[in-house]
Amino acid sequence: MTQTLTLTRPDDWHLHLRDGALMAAVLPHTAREFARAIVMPNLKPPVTTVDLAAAYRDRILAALPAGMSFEPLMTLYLTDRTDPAEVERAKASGFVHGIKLYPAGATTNSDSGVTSLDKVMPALEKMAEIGLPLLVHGEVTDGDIDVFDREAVFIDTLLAPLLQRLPSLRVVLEHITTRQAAAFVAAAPENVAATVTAHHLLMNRNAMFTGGIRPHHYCLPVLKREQHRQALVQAVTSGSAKFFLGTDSAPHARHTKEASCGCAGMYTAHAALPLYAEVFDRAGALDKLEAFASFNGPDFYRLPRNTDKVTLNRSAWTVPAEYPFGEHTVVPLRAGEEVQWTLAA
Ligand SMILES: NC(=O)N[C@@H](CC(=O)O)C(=O)O
Ligand SMILES: [Zn+2]
Ligand SMILES: [Zn+2]
Repeated sequence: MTQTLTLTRPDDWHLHLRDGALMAAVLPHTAREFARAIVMPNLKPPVTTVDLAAAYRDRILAALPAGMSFEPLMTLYLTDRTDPAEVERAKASGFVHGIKLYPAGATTNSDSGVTSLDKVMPALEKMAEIGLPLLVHGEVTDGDIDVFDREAVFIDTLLAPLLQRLPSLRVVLEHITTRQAAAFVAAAPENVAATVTAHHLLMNRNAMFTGGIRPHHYCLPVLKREQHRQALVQAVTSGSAKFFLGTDSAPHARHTKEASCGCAGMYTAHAALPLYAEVFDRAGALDKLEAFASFNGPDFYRLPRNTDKVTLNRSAWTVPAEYPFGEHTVVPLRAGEEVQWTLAA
């Protein structure tokens, strides 16, 4: 049995850092493991311009504890009004690495999201032309569509037609949760890739209802059936370069999740790489973890791979019940339970 695993330092290609004191509370967890992260723009108000992204980037760097290094890779939030000129400014900035499509109403802070793809065609055409990736929360929002089907329906009715219209558009389908998404990405040309979270690889939808309702296991896209979890594990351990690590670590204060209408999002940054190691270990594919965590993402984003290393030891530790989160606390995945791998200091 492998006891120690040394790999090239990974990056997180889908992360929610929030802002202000909340960001300061969670940022060290990410910076300890990852060299870089694609930082999601769904703040209130959203990060819709290069100027807002520059200011947010400065706040992240200012919140970084002394002695830690971390590079935030910024994104813009696509709206019905995004100007193609702003897309050009984003590409020219050198620090904006993608533009995020949230269908309006699909998830946390998506009220200003896109109401119809037709409205954003000028921006998407510009992105295809200059090679700036589109990052996609791939769920339809139609209340008539079953919540467990929203990703598969998005692919059939919106993503596939979009790629037919703009075949050169570089697309990352974020936090995929279904066998349909895994199959679509695997079969697509090389300009289409996907991030996969640790929690969608570790849990199926039963985890939301174990002995009662489990709000800390609620995220979007919602956890799916076991057959989908297995398809995701198969995809990330297949050796395909189209799948890469994106935690979607999405912290919410405890009281906003333990509520009559609880927020969507799981906090996993405290143990991200160890949680992924559990998945690859159980699949007998620890040798595939490094490409997924450290190579496929930078290759897709056309950024250099990291050169320093991290080490994981097979050594269990118990996750705290909660972590400080500004004036509140956040309940991490596995709170009070064990994680089987430890990141060496
Ligand atoms: N994943 C989630 O359940 N929530 C994310 C938003 C998102 O990634 O859809 C959040 O910002 O809280
Ligand atoms: Zn999302
Ligand atoms: Zn997210």
